[in-house]
Amino acid sequence: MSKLLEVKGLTYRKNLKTILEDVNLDVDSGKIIALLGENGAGKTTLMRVIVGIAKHYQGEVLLNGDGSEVYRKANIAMTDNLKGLSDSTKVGEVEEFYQKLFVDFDSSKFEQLRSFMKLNNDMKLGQLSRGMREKLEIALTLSREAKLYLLDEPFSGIDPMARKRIINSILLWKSPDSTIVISDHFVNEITTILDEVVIVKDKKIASHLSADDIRAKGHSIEEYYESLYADEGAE
Ligand SMILES: Nc1ncnc2c1ncn2[C@@H]1O[C@H](COP(=O)(O)OP(=O)(O)OP(=O)(O)O)[C@@H](O)[C@H]1O
Repeated sequence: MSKLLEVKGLTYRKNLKTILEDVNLDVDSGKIIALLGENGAGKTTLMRVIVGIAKHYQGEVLLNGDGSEVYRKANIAMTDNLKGLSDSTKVGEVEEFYQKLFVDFDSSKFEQLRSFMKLNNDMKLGQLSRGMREKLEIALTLSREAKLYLLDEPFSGIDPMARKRIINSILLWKSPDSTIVISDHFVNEITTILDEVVIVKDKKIASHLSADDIRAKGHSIEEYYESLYADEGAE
C-alpha cells in the first residue's frame, strides 16, 4: 500500500466565494473511499480540483508525488456528464470518442461493462433515461485503466436493484492497486464495499477514518455521518 494522492493546504475560491479552505487529504492506493457531505459541501468541487479541471487554487495536489495537471488528467478518471455531446450521438460513437481521447481506454472492458449495464451501441444519448445515462458514465469511467477513479454521485438516478448489482460488482472492475472515490448520498448502500470514509463539512475535511474504525466505535457509517452533521444542528 502506498500514498497515491496528497492534497495539501488546498483553498479554492470561485466568484469571490470560498468553497474549500485549507483542505488536507491523503489517499492510499487500492482503496474504496466514500466522500460524504451535504448538498453544496464541496464534494464535486474537490473532485474537479483533484482531476485538474478546476484550476487557480492555492495549495498542492500531488498524484504519485507529481503536481502537474497533465499527469493528473492522464491518470485520474472522473465521471463526466457528457455535456459536450449532442443528443443524437450514439453510445458506440461515445466509445470511439473516449478511445481517441484517453490512451488508457480499454474497449474490451467497455464492451463488458456496456453489456452489464444493458446498453447497446445504437442507443442515442437523447433517448437515454437519467439512470441509463449514469450507467453509461460509470461504464466509460471504469473502462479507463486509471490509478484513481472519481465517481461523482454515480447512482442517484439508477434504480435500487441495478444500483445493488453495480455496487457489488465494482470490486471486479477495479485493479487491486487503483483507488475509487465515490461521492454519494445513499450511504447505506455502499457501506459493504468501503475501506474509508471522508466527510466534507464547513469547507474542510471534517473526518477521514477507516470504515472498520467507525464500526469499532459501535456506529454504522450512516449513524457516524449523521452524528457529525447533527452536532451542528444542536448548536
Ligand atoms: N461556478 C461556481 N460559482 C460559484 N459558486 C459555486 C460554483 N460552483 C459551485 N459553487 C458553490 O460551491 C459550493 C460547493 O458546490 P459543490 O457542487 O462542490 O458541492 P457538492 O458537495 O458536490 O454538492 P451536491 O451534493 O449538491 O452535489 C456550493 O455552495 C456551490 O454553490
